[in-house]
Amino acid sequence: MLDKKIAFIGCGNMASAIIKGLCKNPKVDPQNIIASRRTVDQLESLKNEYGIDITTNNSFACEVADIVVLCVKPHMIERIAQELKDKIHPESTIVSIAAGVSLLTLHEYFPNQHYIFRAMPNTPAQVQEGMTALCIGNHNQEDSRVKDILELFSNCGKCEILDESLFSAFIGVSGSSPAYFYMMIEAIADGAVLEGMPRDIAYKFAAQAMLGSAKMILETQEHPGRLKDNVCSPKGTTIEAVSVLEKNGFRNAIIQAVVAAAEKNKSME
Ligand SMILES: NC(=O)C1=CN([C@@H]2O[C@H](COP(=O)(O)OP(=O)(O)OC[C@H]3O[C@@H](n4cnc5c(N)ncnc54)[C@H](OP(=O)(O)O)[C@@H]3O)[C@@H](O)[C@H]2O)C=CC1
Ligand SMILES: O=C(O)[C@@H]1CCC=N1
Repeated sequence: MLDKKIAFIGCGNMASAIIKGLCKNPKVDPQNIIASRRTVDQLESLKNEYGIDITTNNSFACEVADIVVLCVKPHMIERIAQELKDKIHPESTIVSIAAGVSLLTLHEYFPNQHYIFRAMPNTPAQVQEGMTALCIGNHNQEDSRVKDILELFSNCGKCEILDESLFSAFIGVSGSSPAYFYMMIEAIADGAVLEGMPRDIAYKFAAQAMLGSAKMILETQEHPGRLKDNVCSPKGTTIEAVSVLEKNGFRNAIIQAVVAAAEKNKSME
């Protein structure tokens, strides 16, 4: 993948995060990345900071690319396909990161294309801690084009192949979940501010606690319930907090949020 030219069509929040994550890898040549959107300002700042190529001409970006990553909003994908379907080389790979646009639909939009994949990254890609699911349809995991896309997203964190039937659930659990985690950090800091702590250090303490807790899950493989129990001393501070969370439907709220994101994705497909 390192020698492939990659075009990002629609360079907003998510594409910028992926590009920034990619460019943190010294092996990635920024000159192999070209980003396209209609407004120039944000493109210029990406170019100045990372040395990537930029353009406002989607067709030009696609004509020079081996891999085209579609990063526009879901409702724009059909229009973009009409614009670009004859501009992308049939041997090139298309990856769509749009929620709610199935592989079947993508194949209808790009009838000349054989290599079409669907990915669901998340914004922590920017700090190379992203989690991306990759749906490869009927392609083989050993196909070099699949490996290229796995490598692309692995440069921004972790990337795993996932069956499309689990894509909606994945959006609920990973694509959208950074927003819930940020809300939790914000709320924890609000609590600390209420107790007199300056907000900036409260964000730092809460974020580090979340980072460490996530690492514990990934590195110890312990059940989250056991890790939670280990924090709760008998008659201690934590069980008081846990009791309040349960009284206020914390876990049910999270479960319903994940289901809501997944159902929204299904309703778009
Ligand atoms: N945000 C997230 O956390 C995640 C988002 N996604 C998916 O990523 C996609 C993009 O989301 P996000 O980055 O949040 O959205 P943004 O609105 O931030 O980015 C979309 C970009 O598309 C550009 N755009 C719009 N029309 C065109 C066009 N005709 N040609 C070229 N560029 C165009 C816009 O820039 P301009 O107006 O300058 O052209 C804009 O910067 C969505 O499909 C979403 O489902 C997936 C995973 C996570
Ligand atoms: O909110 C959205 O639709 C996108 C998809 C996953 C995260 N953001």
